[in-house]
Amino acid sequence: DVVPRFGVSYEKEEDMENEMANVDRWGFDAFKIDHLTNHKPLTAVTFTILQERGLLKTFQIPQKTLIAYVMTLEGNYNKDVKYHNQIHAADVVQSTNYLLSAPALENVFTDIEILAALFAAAIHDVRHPGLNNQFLIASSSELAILYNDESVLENHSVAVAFKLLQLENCSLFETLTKKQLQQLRRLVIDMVLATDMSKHMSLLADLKTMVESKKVAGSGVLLLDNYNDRMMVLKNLVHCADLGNPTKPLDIYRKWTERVMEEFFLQGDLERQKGMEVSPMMDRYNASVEKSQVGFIDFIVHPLWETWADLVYPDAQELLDNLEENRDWYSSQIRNSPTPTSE
Ligand SMILES: COc1ccc(-c2ccn(CCC(=O)N3C[C@@H](C)O[C@H](C)C3)n2)cc1OC1CCCC1
Ligand SMILES: [Mg+2]
Ligand SMILES: [Zn+2]
Repeated sequence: DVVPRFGVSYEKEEDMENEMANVDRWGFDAFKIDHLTNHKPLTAVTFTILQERGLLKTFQIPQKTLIAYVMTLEGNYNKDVKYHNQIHAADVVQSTNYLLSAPALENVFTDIEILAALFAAAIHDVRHPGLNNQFLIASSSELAILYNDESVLENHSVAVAFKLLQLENCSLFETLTKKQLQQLRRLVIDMVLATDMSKHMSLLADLKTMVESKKVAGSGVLLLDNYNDRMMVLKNLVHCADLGNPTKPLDIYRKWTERVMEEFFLQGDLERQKGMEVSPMMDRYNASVEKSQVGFIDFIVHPLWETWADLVYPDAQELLDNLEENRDWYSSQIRNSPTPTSE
């Protein structure tokens, strides 16, 4: 039985081909693919990229097993959650793939490391409830109890994703050797747990240390000669992809901002209802969306992406330029509310 070209069925053949032609570009629009595939962007993107990289052949993974697994994984993202849904997952897979393709990283990572990074991106927020770790901990949720308040959502996503592998016809890694699977599992756990914002500062510090002592081959390709350095770069790579929204074309970035604020405001509404303290940036009656994005870029996104751009110089220059332009645009949108008078 022949599988469809992008792994999923779709009506508008031409539109789908036009959009998927951008799958290797930073301006790729995951929202359009979500629409064209009737909410299956993660399957379309993951199938196309693994196919394109020849990873199905390398690891003898049957196409229908991959499709069955990713369709099931996609079905475990919550379509009603505005930000942490299947479109975000598809966006992070596509962004991870783009970052892995940087010339400075050519032939740096092995096939198992590349497969692990793309798989980690695909699964990293599965079963996200649209509430953050702080809320789950503060409300003594089942998940916080289960994971002892430690990277609760990230632990949950990894566990769910590996559980799905045990389902009938979803054994994606059945053709891998025991050793390959052990290595892949270690890499995936480490990369997904590293998408927890609480790990951001130490991750960035490690990246900065590496950039200072960066070893480059004559060809300009990065020299990563030990496991810890490779692991640290992969963790930062997926973390950058997860924090990639502000480096995208402005129209795409603005759609992500709308969605993250909708998700945050719903959490704020719930906190208010439950008599909890409403988290910062989650109070819809007291929000400065533009100011929050400028702060997010200045304190988190730009420091990270500036360091990443150093590591793979000059491969990420366009992304850094987008980021600086987008920061200026949001800054120009800050409503200069009249400064409150003294009385
Ligand atoms: C387009 O806007 C954003 C896009 C991405 C993020 C962001 C921050 C950390 N991550 C990495 C994952 C993570 O840890 N979390 C936990 C929590 C911070 O909510 C995030 C959503 C996910 N992702 C934040 C964004 O905006 C926030 C709302 C106003 C300023 C900041
Ligand atoms: Mg997450
Ligand atoms: Zn994410």
